[in-house]
Amino acid sequence: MITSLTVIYISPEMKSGDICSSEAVTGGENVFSCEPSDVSSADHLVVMVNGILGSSEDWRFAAEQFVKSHPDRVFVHRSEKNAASQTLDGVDVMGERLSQEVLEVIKQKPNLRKISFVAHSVGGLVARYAIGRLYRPPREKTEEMSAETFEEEKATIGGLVPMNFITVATPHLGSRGHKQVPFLFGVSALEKVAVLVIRWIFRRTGQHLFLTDDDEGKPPLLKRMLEDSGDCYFMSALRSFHRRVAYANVGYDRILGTLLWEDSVNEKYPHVVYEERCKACDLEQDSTKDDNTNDVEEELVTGLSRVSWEKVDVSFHNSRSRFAAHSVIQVKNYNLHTDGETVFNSCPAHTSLHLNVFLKLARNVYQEFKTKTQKLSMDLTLKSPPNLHYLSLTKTPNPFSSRLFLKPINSFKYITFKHQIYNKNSFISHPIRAQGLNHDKTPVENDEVEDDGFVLEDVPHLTNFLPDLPTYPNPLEHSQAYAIVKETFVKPEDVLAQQIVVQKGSPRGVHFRRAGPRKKVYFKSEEVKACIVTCGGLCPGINTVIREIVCGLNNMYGVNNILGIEGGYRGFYSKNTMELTPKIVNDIHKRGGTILQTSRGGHDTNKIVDNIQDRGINQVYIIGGDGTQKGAAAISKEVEKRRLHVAVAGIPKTIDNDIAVIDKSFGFDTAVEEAQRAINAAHVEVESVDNGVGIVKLMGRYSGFIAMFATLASRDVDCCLIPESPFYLEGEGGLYEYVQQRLKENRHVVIVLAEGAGQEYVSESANANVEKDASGNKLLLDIGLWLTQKIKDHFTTVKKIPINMKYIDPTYMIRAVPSNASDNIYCTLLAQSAVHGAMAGYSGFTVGPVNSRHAYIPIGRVTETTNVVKLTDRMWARLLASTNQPSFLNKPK
Ligand SMILES: Nc1ncnc2c1ncn2[C@@H]1O[C@H](COP(=O)(O)OP(=O)(O)OP(=O)(O)O)[C@@H](O)[C@H]1O
Ligand SMILES: O=P(O)(O)OC[C@H]1O[C@](O)(CO)[C@@H](O)[C@@H]1O
Ligand SMILES: [Mg+2]
Repeated sequence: MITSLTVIYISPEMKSGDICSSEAVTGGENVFSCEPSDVSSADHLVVMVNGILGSSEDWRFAAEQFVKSHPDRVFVHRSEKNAASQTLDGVDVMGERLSQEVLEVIKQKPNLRKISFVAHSVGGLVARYAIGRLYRPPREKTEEMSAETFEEEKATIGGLVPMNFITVATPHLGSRGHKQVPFLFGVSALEKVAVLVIRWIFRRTGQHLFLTDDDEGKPPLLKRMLEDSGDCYFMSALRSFHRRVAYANVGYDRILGTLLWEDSVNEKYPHVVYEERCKACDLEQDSTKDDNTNDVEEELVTGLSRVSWEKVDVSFHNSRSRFAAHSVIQVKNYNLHTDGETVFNSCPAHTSLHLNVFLKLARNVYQEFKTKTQKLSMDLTLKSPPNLHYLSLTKTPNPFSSRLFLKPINSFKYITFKHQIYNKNSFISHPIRAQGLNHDKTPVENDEVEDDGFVLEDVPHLTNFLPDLPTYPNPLEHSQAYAIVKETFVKPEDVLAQQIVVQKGSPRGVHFRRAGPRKKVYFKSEEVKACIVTCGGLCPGINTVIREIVCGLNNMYGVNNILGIEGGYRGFYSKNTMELTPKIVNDIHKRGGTILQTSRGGHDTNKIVDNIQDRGINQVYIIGGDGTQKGAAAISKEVEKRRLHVAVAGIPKTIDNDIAVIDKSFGFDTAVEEAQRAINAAHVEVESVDNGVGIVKLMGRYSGFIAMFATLASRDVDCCLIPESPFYLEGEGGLYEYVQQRLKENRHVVIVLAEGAGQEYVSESANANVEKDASGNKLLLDIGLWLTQKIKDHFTTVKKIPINMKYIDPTYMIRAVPSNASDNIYCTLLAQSAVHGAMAGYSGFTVGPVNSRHAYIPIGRVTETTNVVKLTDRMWARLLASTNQPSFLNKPK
């Protein structure tokens, strides 16, 4: 409801550059620069949301600082719809109010183009709910849209471009059983009682935080907010932001305790370091947790990890204000930061810390996508004595999962929190660099390390949940094969950079563990019972991978007990297994397909893991595409939940080359090579007749890599059409015009078509329902037949030019061939790397080449996005330059 009108009043006494506030239409408060031109030029709306029992006043100081630092760009709205006791009405109710409030602001400010949120505490959950309501998916592509317009079609939040979503001390994992109840100060006994009276204390919000809500039998809201549901696009909305940043206190947060994912140093989350232990919080046993706490948290962590986050840990551990950390992190109290000297006169560093915290916040708000990799540490170096506080910055796409791989704090005797800050000139710590490489307890000399933006995206290890697992010397120590190798074992600190094209001074960026044999293994060879399963569509080389896993396990590690699971995932529980020995697999690499057979659908995590347990399997090798890898992640999670001594290794397989992070998938080269035969046949056919038009359809559901590379390799192709680059037929720059021109010039034309291209045209003309396969993948309509008919009709009926059409669909033939020589080598490396990884105790990883070297990659990383041809990259430009085909960017109106 509109309560008053926005008044932008600039009084004559005000100096240019001053900060103004006004009551907004919504009752909230707007903060903006009083520079006349700025009022209209500010196109970035920053919505600030307070936490439980708070009000818009809490953000006043920070709001003014934001506007001061970027007067011409930002318009801050401090939400006032959920203040004081209203914050107990429930996350959903508050979220609805906030979404309405934001829409009102947007309506009143037509200049706004971008939107960011900065939310404190429970306000972060409210903001997550609100964006779910405000999310507008990109429009469906229509024929009228030019390729350019379509490119620009992006999801919005209330019509604005989502920029930064920043939460400060937000209990994303809820508050259940973690001594986080305000006013109870982490005292277990009080908490126990509090749980019983939670409805009374925090009303609906308390139920949401403690996950005790049960609206009409629905799962708790925090769980529901991990998915899009109905018209609430919770996850899509979160994903749509360019950046998500989570600020957290590493200790002394009496409201949040230590349950923020990145900073818990307790029995449950022993992996995360760089926290001062909060004595009152961590040291006593927690008896308030119920048995389900782990499961629910796992679900929340997993769900939230599906989008990338950056995190900033803030510590006030030596500060007198530490007991107010939950508010201090928000820079809530104006006095603390302006005349803080009077409050903390013994400790002048506080002021600078507070300022740095929110300046960092401010930077996050303004930082735009393109510059987001800039060095994070620079703006946080404090000039004050280094023993008071620190900020630890981790720029990781997945802070939730980072806790899975970091070692328990007691493994890092050499690198303690204090050691780190006392030996540095800045307050910046390097959690991932410092700890991640210490997997085998080797100290990392990092005293001299600058914060250079290094991030290790590590893979989980069995010792994360089985800390006492014994190790054994790697049998490769005595292997004849490795006898003269200079370094038999991969050094624990060896990592591979994801980006190798960098600029001087750019952050070092994301790294993955280098694959290869480790000095110690976590399985006795004679106790290994391995199994191999193949899922999804076929691809050249699957048999080679099977062969090399079997031979690798046997020859390198002396493993004799290997089972083949037949018929994909469902084979675990519905089929017999087959024994796999080097002898049985000896020749299989010469055959296409998979000797184990494959299937789609039928993934049932529990049944599969039950079966793994029943059969006593302790190494699972899973070969398959993106769907299969998601299944592998679910299996490895379940294995962890049951604390089984079972390593789960994924080997990525896809003919489409659509798996993210890795250089390319196995079988791809073979497919491109095999496609040459079809293209060549088409070319021979069409150049032997008059006005020959050859169309070759290749695979590629969403990614046109095979078509692109086959075209580049062939040189006989005049035009390549892929799903990523929408094309059009009629008019200037269209396909008909180009075909006619090529016929005129050359008397023949060859078109290569990826099966996923132009699907919208076919479905429109066929008016067909979308069908799905057993795995839920959309079944494609035949664009090849459709295009053949369209071109035929156009030239014979409209243009009256007789043409000779030759349509070739070699799709399954290409997929079914055995792998070529280079793919065979590639498959061998993949298989051996997977074997080394599993023997070394890694689990829940995918193996694959990153910049030509094999790496262990967290499964989530390869499934969170799909590898597609980026039209803005050089390769597509090279293709256009090679074929000279139209770019289809300027579709006529
Ligand atoms: N999200 C998921 N969670 C668990 N299992 C999944 C998931 N998606 C797919 N699967 C399972 O993985 C297997 C293979 O999936 P899918 O048919 O999508 O092929 P794929 O592995 O993606 O390979 P490709 O697309 O290259 O043919 C199926 O058994 C399917 O049930
Ligand atoms: O084997 P199916 O179920 O016909 O699936 C074919 C699909 O599988 C793939 O080969 C791999 O996903 C796609 O290129 C193709 O669309
Ligand atoms: Mg797939």
